[in-house]
Amino acid sequence: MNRMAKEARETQSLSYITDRVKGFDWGQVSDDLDTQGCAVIKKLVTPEECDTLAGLYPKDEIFRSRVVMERHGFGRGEYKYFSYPLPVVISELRTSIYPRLAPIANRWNEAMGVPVRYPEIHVDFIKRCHDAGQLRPTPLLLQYGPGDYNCLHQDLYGEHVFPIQLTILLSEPARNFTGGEFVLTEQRPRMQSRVEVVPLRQGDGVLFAVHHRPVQGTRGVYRVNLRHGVSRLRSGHRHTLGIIFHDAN
Ligand SMILES: O=C(O)CCC(=O)C(=O)O
Ligand SMILES: [Fe+2]
Repeated sequence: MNRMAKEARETQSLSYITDRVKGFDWGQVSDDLDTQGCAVIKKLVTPEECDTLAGLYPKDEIFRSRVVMERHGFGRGEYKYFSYPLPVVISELRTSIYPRLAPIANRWNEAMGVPVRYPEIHVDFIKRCHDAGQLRPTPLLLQYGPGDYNCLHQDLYGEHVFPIQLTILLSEPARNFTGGEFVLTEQRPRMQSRVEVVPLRQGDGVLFAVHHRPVQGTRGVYRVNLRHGVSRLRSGHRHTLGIIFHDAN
């Protein structure tokens, strides 16, 4: 493909992603995040885009680092953090979804009595991260094989944290892998933890709270502490794309 045809195609996929993002029911997403701490967006990414994204995994030149989870006690399996510039589909998802989430994040902080507020657009939030020395991109591609899993964790990479993140399943359950469920836990103050297993198909995205969210109790609002992870793969291979909205120091 010549350069102009390639640019035309990239611009096309760019506006295509933004248009697709516009078409989702963001009111429902907001309600689900408020009531459950997570929300599924069905078919956020097409099967072709999923295959292309998963196929990037061996291309070391587009990543800044590789993490073998077992070496750090994070689980089993591996992931790679993308370098800037991010692949267009990923940067487009990151910048077009952020403005939908910023009002929710601001509402949550207000309810929890946290003074931080988030700007309307992603470039302004990224500037805040970069000014504070959080310069490294956080979108990542994860790869799991049989027996692999991801321990419960929180993706915090510095002082500045955007409180909602996105994970997209790039493989098809039952066809490409079995087991490997996406799980969330919610630790409530002085109560036992609640667990949520999120059923996803290829191309579905799950939005969820990074570390805290407010819950309306009978005696006011309380703050719950969330973690996410992946249960053990019973067979096959599973790829996911993680989109975190803050950068890392
Ligand atoms: O593979 C998964 O489903 C979880 C990925 C993850 O931890 C993330 O996107 O931050
Ligand atoms: Fe994570």
